[in-house]
Amino acid sequence: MVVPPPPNSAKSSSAAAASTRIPTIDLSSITTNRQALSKLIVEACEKYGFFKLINHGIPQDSVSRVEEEAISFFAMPTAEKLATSSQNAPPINSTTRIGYGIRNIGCSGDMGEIEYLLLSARPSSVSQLALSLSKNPSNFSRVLNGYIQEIKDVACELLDLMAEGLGISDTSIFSRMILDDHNVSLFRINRYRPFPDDIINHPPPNTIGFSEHTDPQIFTILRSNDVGGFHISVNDGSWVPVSPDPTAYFIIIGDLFQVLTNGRFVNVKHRVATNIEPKPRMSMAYFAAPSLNALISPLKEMVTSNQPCLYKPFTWGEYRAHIYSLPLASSKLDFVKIKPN
Ligand SMILES: O=C(O)CCC(=O)C(=O)O
Ligand SMILES: [Fe+2]
Repeated sequence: MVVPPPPNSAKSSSAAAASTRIPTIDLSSITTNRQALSKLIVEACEKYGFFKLINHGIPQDSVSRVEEEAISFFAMPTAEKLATSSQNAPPINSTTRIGYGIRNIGCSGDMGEIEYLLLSARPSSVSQLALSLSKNPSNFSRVLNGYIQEIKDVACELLDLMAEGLGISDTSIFSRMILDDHNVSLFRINRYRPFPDDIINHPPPNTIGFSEHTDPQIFTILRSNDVGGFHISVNDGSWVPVSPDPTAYFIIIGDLFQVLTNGRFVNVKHRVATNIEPKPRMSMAYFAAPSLNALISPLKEMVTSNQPCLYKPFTWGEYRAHIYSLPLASSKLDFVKIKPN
């Protein structure tokens, strides 16, 4: 069954009402109603750049095993965690490295009440890093690589459905990007630290875990434990809290998808506030990305006389190098927008 979003009621300030506006896609109807499902997914990506995915087929056991590895990693003393991120870890740019990080969430001084483990989604890279991260590296890499493969399979299924729903003749055009041997997809585990006991009852309002941003990749598949704090920005500019659901995934459209679809899919702004619960929020995000030399431009089917081409062509490598020098909240796509004469 597919649960369509209720009509977009005028600006509602009620968190509960706002939360119900988030479209829910039930992947179990893929065999019985593929076409209708693909249309609903496209509608959600056009309207919100975001949807909740249920009945995705990823076993809860796989998720729990990753969570256990993450919990034991984060339980280590900070000095030990910092020591795992040697200067030899592969840099993504001048300030972000694969491995453990704390508070620093950008290259322009963005800070948050967060610690994280950033991994390349490549199995050989996970296995290599496991040697410094875990006392049982073979178990760590088996658990992480197994889970990342399951997420990647769902990602490919969704990308094909999106291409179908958009009416693109080459329906594997998006999934091939992330299946490319040189794709630079990432997997990140975020832990938002709870407040110390003495201030837990009076936390500073809207303390930021992860400040507002769009994800630069194609899309992100996010899952969290049962602790809230995640918000998305909707078209009218208001922030909508997303109720946590550890059994579901949340799909976040990124900058590249907005370009590939010539603006039909929207790159949704999101953020995490950590001002509510004593338990830490823990989330896991798979960032689906192509290879660095992939040429990104609006697909020809997406460019029409009514919707002229909005973006110049660029490679993912060029875009990634550019945006990592910008503050997290900046409008990164301005860099590639075609300016009207
Ligand atoms: O931790 C979350 O819930 C969201 C994190 C996020 O937006 C990110 O890692 O890009
Ligand atoms: Fe994000």
